[in-house]
Amino acid sequence: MDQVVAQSRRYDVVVLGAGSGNSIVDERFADRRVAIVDQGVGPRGSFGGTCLNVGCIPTKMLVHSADLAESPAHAQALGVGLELRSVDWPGIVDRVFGRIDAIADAGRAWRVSGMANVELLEGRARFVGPKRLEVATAEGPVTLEAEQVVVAVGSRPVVPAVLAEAGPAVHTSDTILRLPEVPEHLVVVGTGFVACELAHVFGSLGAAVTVVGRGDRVLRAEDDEVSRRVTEAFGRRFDLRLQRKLVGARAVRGGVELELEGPKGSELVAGNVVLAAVGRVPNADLVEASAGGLALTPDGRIQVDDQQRTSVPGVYALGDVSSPFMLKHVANHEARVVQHNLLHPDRPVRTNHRAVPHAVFTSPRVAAVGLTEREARAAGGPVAVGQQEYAGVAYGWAMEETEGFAKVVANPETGQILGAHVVGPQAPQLLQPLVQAMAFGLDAKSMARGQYWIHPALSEVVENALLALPLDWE
Ligand SMILES: Cc1cc2nc3c(=O)[nH]c(=O)nc-3n(C[C@H](O)[C@H](O)[C@H](O)COP(=O)(O)OP(=O)(O)OC[C@H]3O[C@@H](n4cnc5c(N)ncnc54)[C@H](O)[C@@H]3O)c2cc1C
Ligand SMILES: NC(=O)c1ccc[n+]([C@@H]2O[C@H](COP(=O)([O-])OP(=O)(O)OC[C@H]3O[C@@H](n4cnc5c(N)ncnc54)[C@H](O)[C@@H]3O)[C@@H](O)[C@H]2O)c1
Repeated sequence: MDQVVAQSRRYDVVVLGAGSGNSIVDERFADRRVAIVDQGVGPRGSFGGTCLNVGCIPTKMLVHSADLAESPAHAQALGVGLELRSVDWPGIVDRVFGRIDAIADAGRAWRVSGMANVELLEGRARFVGPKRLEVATAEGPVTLEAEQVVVAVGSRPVVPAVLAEAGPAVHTSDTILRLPEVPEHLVVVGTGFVACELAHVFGSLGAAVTVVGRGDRVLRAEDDEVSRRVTEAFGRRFDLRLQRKLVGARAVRGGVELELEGPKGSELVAGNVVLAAVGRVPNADLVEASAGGLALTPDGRIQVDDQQRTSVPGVYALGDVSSPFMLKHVANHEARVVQHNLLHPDRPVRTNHRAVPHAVFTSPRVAAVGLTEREARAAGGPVAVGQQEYAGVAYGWAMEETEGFAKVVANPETGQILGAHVVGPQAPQLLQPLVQAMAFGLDAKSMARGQYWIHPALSEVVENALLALPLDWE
């Protein structure tokens, strides 16, 4: 039998992970020998990371179809009779992945042959010492050494132990997006980002959806009022099983049966498909970061400073493997910081994690930045709150919108905006000016009174939430 001899190769820069890490290496690295290492994501082992292949992009393409499918329900109140005639799920999946797979494949092809100084190694990497790695490629193990290493290996979905042995109908976000058909009955375990977005997708496209949560509301990390409104809306759309503990699961004919324990005792719920949406863990363990000497945070992320440096000089980390945010816009920002600091070590830049917004693309939409009202009050300083319902502004009337609102949390003494929360149509777009105000230190009074607000646009919700703050408006 042939003996596999590990080859050792030296590089100037090794980037682990071709999600956000892939964007770092451009023509400015032409004078360095670079390796990019990636093990692929999703059912095809695709190139390009989570966001492109199994995250932000496919889910939002599906959300757009879901929004259209949901629109007849809203149109009725406006005197327009729409009818949902059909949902061509295979056609939707083809549209989504026809575009995405082509982009992933082209990205891989560029990395294979686009730059003479860059090599793509495909397989799982693990540290075997400081700045020393082994990659399990199809051709056998390859050992790498590098002056500089960027760890951008992301995170992976958690499957609760109780679901792990319950058969092939249990999915995560990595696999559910390419189901052959919309399940008749989908059970979603979890009430966070992924759960709320995919309950909306499959619910709008024809599945009966059960959402199982441990707490008494969905999206519990949001502002209390936001979480309450979305919970009420979900209660009208889905079979909501809250305050339930998942204690058992078994494969049954046609799907999975779950055993739940809740306030009224034990109950069974069966679905054709179960989505495990209970969070993601950083891949620091898979890459054996500790063997590389990298210090970890108590929750298992690679520890970085505000220049994205790890505890080992010359090793940087970014994105889900090190960030508490697990958001693509944060990973992108951190990748730009690492890129700059690799290119210009003499004048490093720092990461800016102030005013990091997020949006949950469910129905109703949610977007938020900064502190919740509860967090602001717990911080102990003076707190003022301004809130405006969509139903109270002209475009909200036009839409007959009854559940949406915007809330601004501010310091009443300085007018400084501490947090902002929007639920309802166009929430991410409505929030963005508030993110800008927080990022650039614009106070609530100047923001409200120092500019024109287009009348009668939906943005008047934000203007009025600011004006509702109990500030001295004279
Ligand atoms: C369903 C879903 C929807 C989302 N929607 C949004 C959204 O709307 N907006 C938003 O901001 N964020 C969203 N996110 C989060 C976003 O996708 C992530 O924050 C972002 O993709 C993280 O980027 P990254 O570069 O850190 O990791 P990734 O993009 O995951 O890249 C890591 C890469 O490393 C590779 N890898 C892992 N371990 C190894 C190893 N040991 N050796 C070699 N390679 C390895 C992986 O194959 C992968 O290609 C979503 C996530 C999910 C799951
Ligand atoms: N629009 C976006 O920006 C977007 C969309 C999807 C995902 N993401 C990112 O991906 C991350 C992961 O998303 P996620 O929804 O998987 O995680 P999450 O942290 O948002 O939600 C996890 C949910 O699972 C619940 N949970 C945890 N353990 C459980 C258990 N044993 N049984 C039942 N419920 C349990 C939690 O209470 C919570 O409701 C998010 O934190 C976010 O950063 C972002």
